[in-house]
Amino acid sequence: MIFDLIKNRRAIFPAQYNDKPIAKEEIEKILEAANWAPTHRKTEPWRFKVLTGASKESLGYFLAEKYQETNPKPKQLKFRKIRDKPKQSAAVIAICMQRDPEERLPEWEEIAATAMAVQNMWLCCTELKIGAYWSSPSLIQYMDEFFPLGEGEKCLGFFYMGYYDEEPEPGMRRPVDEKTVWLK
Ligand SMILES: Cc1cc2nc3c(=O)[nH]c(=O)nc-3n(C[C@H](O)[C@H](O)[C@H](O)COP(=O)(O)O)c2cc1C
Repeated sequence: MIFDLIKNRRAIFPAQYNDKPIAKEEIEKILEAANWAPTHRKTEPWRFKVLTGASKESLGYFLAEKYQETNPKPKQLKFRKIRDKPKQSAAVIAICMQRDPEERLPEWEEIAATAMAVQNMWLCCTELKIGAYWSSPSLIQYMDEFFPLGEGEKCLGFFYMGYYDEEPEPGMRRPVDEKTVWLK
């Protein structure tokens, strides 16, 4: 049931992934689900760059070196963590957003539509028992030095993916009542 899938979706991190590869067909299915996200004015602003194989390692090195270069006091442990995360994943999908060239809607709506596409991917991963999470380090501001980004295209983070062995802890949320006002 969709409600159970929503509730059971968890952020599962690269350190928890095993070595099992994800079939290309599964990644394509996940991207197809992303592509059915709602979209105001049908701009379909989500863009994806799928990194598998050696490109994942290159991403790890690029991010770790950027961290070292831009941080006044870089820590060796953090450097290694940043470097190794893509390698520990079966695939990494860079989440990008393409701004409507005519700016017919505010940017937040295009970011929101992209986030809805990510939720579709994340729920699909839950169903397929693929661990995943959206990572949004400040280093994403440098991604145009790693892969080409079109005019008005922004990288909003990375969707790390991999199979896992250990079941994650159940999620926690404060009650929705605390966040809701009913107007009668
Ligand atoms: C837009 C967005 C960005 C996120 N960025 C990060 C991140 O940079 N680092 C991280 O550890 N988790 C990140 N997360 C995942 C959250 O930490 C995770 O969803 C949260 O802890 C709740 O856990 P759950 O997803 O298992 O319910 C991000 C989630 C979203 C929606």
